Amino acid sequence: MFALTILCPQDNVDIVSEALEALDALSVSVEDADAQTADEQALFGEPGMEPERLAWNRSVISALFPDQQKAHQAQQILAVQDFYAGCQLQSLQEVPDQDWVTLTQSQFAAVEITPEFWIVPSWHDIPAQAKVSIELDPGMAFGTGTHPTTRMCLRWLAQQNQAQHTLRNQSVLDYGCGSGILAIAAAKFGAAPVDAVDIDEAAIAATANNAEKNQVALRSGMPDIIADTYQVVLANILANPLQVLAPLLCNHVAAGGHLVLAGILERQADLLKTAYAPWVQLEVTDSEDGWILMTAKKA
Ligand SMILES: C[S@@+](CC[C@H](N)C(=O)[O-])C[C@H]1O[C@@H](n2cnc3c(N)ncnc32)[C@H](O)[C@@H]1O
Repeated sequence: MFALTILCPQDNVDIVSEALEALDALSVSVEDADAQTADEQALFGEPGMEPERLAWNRSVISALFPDQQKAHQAQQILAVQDFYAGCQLQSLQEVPDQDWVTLTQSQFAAVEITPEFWIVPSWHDIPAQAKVSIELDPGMAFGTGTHPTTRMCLRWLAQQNQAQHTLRNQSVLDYGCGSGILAIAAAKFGAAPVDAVDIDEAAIAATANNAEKNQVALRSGMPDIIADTYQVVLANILANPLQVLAPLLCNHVAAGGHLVLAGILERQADLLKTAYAPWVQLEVTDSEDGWILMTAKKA
């Protein structure tokens, strides 16, 4: 196969990508041209809202073609289009044949949360030192244990477990469950009952599937399945929805129970403290890569 790689300004990304597809590209992918540099931009919208911008300042578009001739033709046709203005050819080169399945699998290693607690893809052996592990493969729903926000929530659960198994028989709500990773971890640490809710059907299905694979009991569904109160409420979403959800989440924490929030950047700590102040006093209890974990115990 041959890969055609083009540096493209923000406004042209959609039309150039569509043109590449029309020119028989087998696949087209778009990445931030400034990734891993000081100019890297986060690109996500808060749930229910459009991102402020729908593309990075500069994107790298990579298109795969079955052979050199098709890739070369596509490049020549694109080069004379008016919408190609500002674009720049970066490379046109052969992609060596690979065992793509093995390559993809090798990119997802087992993730250590604590020395005794691991998230392990199905194609990996469980590390010898793991006393608790979750089997989880990358899929459509967020949460494989590789993101700092997920890891901090998992660490919090592991710490609770270490403190004399304080999760045993505690009710837990995972609000915004994604893959169900937090709910499954809580259940593995003995929590019960465990509810996992999301507004995304794919996440609800992934959670049920992952729970079955891990042989834990939990209930997954839309937020309307939520019970009255829980001893632990976890929500790893983003700062804006977490602000909006403050009354709902706090009202579902039992007296003496814990609220655990993630998806918050360091600079957003005060916003969240203020939003939750009528119910609980949030504190920053963990941080990783600019993300923070905020927790509170309800009086
Ligand atoms: C960052 S992922 C977290 C997944 C997982 N809990 C974890 O920690 O890795 C956030 C999840 O929250 C869900 N979500 C976003 N807004 C929500 C809302 N208002 N109510 C319920 N779920 C929501 C999204 O669909 C997504 O699956």
